[in-house]
Amino acid sequence: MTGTTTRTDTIRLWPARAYRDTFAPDAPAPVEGAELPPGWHGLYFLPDLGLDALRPDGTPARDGVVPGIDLPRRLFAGEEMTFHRPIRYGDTLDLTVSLDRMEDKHGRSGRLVFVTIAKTFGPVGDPAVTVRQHDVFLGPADPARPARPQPGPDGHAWEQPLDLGPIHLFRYSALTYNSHLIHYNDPWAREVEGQPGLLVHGPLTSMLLLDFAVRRSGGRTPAAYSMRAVAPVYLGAPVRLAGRPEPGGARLWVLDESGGVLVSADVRFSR
Ligand SMILES: C/C(=C\C(=O)SCCNC(=O)CCNC(=O)[C@H](O)C(C)(C)COP(=O)(O)OP(=O)(O)OC[C@H]1O[C@@H](n2cnc3c(N)ncnc32)[C@H](O)[C@@H]1OP(=O)(O)O)C(=O)O
Repeated sequence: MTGTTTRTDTIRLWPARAYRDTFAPDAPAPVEGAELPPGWHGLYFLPDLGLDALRPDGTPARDGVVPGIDLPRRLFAGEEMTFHRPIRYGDTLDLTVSLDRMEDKHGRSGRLVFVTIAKTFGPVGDPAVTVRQHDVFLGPADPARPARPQPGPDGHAWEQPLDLGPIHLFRYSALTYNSHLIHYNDPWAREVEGQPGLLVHGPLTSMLLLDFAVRRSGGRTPAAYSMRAVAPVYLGAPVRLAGRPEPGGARLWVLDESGGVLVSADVRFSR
């Protein structure tokens, strides 16, 4: 069954504190009333599904929004965020979630069903943040046809290695109550999903890229952000965050060892 779900949560200090301790030690320490850093809303409104509502891969089978899709694999494909006003620690907000669209495509990996999920954080008429999240459902894995990185950008000004280990992935799965096996069960990732190793969570890469852009641009405030997961970021692979300023914003990438694009993103600043 699909429809709209609404939940309420309070922006408590602990999830942001735990995320900062693990991934963003340079971010300001969370204090009541201060602004939640842009993009960190994903640490709240955690799913509350029982085991009987999960697919064999640990992703939701029934969340009241996305219909059951008869394809065995699911990946995060990207997202677009619009920041309307700050969220502050201590705020109590609603999250409204609905299915925006579904699209059947065909790619190198075979049949792809893209779903776009619309999320509104805050009152629907006066939201703080709106998000369009894209997930993709795929058929059985064909390890002979892996997703390909895109050609690298023609230059970047900022660069930083992205060194993530299994503890980072464990902590992000725990912080977001994400039970998807591709992030922590190596035999599942290899033998069932045909991947060469564990996958870094797309929403984590997205948060890290947005934090990177804000930091490198001297603390500017994002108005809009979009990212696309082009090819997986694998645990232990030598990858780097990269970016360059553009008028009013910045372009961002996660690059592999050869400079190919695994993730691309754009941010537009309001101030
Ligand atoms: C959280 C969470 C799960 C995760 O975090 S999973 C880890 C993060 N996500 C990924 O690693 C996904 C990385 N991307 C891929 O592996 C590939 O892009 C994908 C989705 C397998 C598609 O690759 P293909 O090679 O099969 O696709 P093509 O390049 O041939 O393109 C076919 C058409 O699809 C469109 N398309 C491809 N990728 C995307 C994308 N990321 N977003 C939107 N659209 C995409 C492409 O434009 C083509 O469309 P046309 O209209 O031109 O046909 C958790 O579970 O909770």
